[in-house]
Amino acid sequence: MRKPDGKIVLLGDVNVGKTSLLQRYMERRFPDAVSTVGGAFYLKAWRSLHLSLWDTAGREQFHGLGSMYCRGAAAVILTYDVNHRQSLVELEDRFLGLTDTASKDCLFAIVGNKVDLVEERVVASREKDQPLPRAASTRPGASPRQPKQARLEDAVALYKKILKYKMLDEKDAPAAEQMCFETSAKTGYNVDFLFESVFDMVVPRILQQRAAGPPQTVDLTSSKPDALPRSGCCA
Ligand SMILES: Nc1nc2c(ncn2[C@@H]2O[C@H](COP(=O)(O)OP(=O)(O)OP(=O)(O)O)[C@@H](O)[C@H]2O)c(=O)[nH]1
Ligand SMILES: [Mg+2]
Repeated sequence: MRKPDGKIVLLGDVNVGKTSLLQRYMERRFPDAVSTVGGAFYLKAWRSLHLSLWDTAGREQFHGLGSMYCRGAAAVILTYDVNHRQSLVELEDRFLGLTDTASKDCLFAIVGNKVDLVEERVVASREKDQPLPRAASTRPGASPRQPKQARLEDAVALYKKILKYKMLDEKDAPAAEQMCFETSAKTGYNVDFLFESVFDMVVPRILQQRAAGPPQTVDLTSSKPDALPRSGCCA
């Protein structure tokens, strides 16, 4: 198996839909996902590269593994549930610190999932993968819709905080509006757009890093002998 050229990691609280988003994108289906244990990954060929897409567990007991999965990540997709405000708060309180091990020019995307459950959705008119069913809330057995608890503006504010936390200048990073998404793994709404926007932003960065070569290291063997400190006893 070819070694992946870059890693993209999904992080977020339990039940927000990380596994469902990956399954929707990679397998084009929405099975009833089981809560993730540890982590798992998919491989995705994009342009000339192979990217690994890591699913992580939101459950508290696996929290410690998060920073290990993030090590060297080229992008992190921070996921919350638009119907649970606390899941957005948790991204800042509990998950952001796990990304300290990511690559130094790691990209951050923030994703509010489960918009299909929101009453009177107000979503920026982005590409739609599938239209929402019109009267889902009235169908027998359908989940009742509810007012949105976490708005896109809240995600944008978090994105700006992340740039500060990472000590990045807003003008050197992609704009918040480009990096904050709302999705539904259930209907497929915006799911391709989310992943493929992230891939398109990450690939040039990986290629740039490659072109710059490996990190500079000091080669002690090439130092001139007279530059080395002299020792009285062996001169
Ligand atoms: N209505 C709706 N339900 C969703 C959506 N995405 C996921 N779900 C449901 O939410 C539940 C949790 O989804 P998962 O994908 O397992 O969530 P997770 O973030 O991977 O959870 P952990 O693995 O425990 O961290 C499942 O019952 C899914 O079917 C969505 O977009 N809309
Ligand atoms: Mg999961």
